[in-house]
Amino acid sequence: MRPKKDRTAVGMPGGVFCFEAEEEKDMSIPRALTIAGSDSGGGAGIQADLKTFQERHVYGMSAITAITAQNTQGVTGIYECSEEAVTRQMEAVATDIGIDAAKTGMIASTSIMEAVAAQVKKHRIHPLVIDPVMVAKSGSSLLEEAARHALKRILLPLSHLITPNLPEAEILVGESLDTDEKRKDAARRLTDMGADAVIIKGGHLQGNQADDLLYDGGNFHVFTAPRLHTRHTHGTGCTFSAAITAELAKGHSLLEAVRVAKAYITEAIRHPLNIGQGHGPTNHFAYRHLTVTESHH
Ligand SMILES: Nc1ncnc2c1ncn2[C@@H]1O[C@H](COP(=O)(O)OP(=O)(O)OP(=O)(O)O)[C@@H](O)[C@H]1O
Ligand SMILES: Cc1ncc(COP(=O)(O)O)c(N)n1
Repeated sequence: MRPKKDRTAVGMPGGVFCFEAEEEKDMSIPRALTIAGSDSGGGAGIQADLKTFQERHVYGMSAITAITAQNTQGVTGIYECSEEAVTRQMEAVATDIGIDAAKTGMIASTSIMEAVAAQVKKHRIHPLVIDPVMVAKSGSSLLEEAARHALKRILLPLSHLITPNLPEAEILVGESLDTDEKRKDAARRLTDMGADAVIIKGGHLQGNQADDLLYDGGNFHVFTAPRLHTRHTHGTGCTFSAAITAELAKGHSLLEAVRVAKAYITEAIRHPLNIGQGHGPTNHFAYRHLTVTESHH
């Protein structure tokens, strides 16, 4: 691990990274790893994470835990990777390239969780963002029922931040979270279970707001956005947690990372690409117009 400092590297016009030869030793690009499932449709999972890392100017790497056959209409196949395959992927990137921050997404079984946890500990991978993916928007289960407890026991205590959506938070604490007070209490309990911080996402809230509640172990912070009326929300959670991970890889604080990620996901939802016939992906390019003045030739 490198010492943590702000390593937002130099972004050239057009978002291109370019270092002078003599700068190379000090000014390397932040590196982030996603440990998640592949979404053939490109909207969620590994693909959403890598697109987000790229857009946030972070070098993206992957350890694939499962291959899904999936599009905007649903999941038609899930093919789990072996524990050995997951271990080797993590080992390969940790021992050579190095990891400034990592996130997990779909990890379908207890045995793969154990393999991931062993590598996280062995290579002291930190900060680790856990997106406790359980069910796809289309309704397919992405986590074995029996593995829900394992997620709490094995992964949660390793997390710098855990990012459940509302239904996932309800499953993790075992009760319905229909008031602000209950959500606050749930966030406290999840830190008691071992997470450093918790953000309960508001995509599934009723009403006109999509507000996310962050508990950093000491204080609560609410990140607000208007609810956008679109069916193209496939991969919102993956994209949001990947954006947080990218900012953490740069050495930014948790609050700053979540602030940027909230703006990033809101723009990605606001400007849909209208791809596919079902719940389309978010627009990973959309945030550029707020951040980059570039000329296209
Ligand atoms: N319709 C919406 N309008 C604005 N923001 C939204 C909307 N839906 C989700 N979000 C935001 O997107 C982020 C991801 O939250 P969400 O609750 O959708 O996660 P998720 O259910 O895990 O996503 P997924 O399972 O699709 O990956 C949060 O910041 C949330 O507030
Ligand atoms: C491989 C993979 N990982 C995560 C999700 C969750 O995303 P969503 O809830 O938007 O379907 C998914 N559908 N597929």
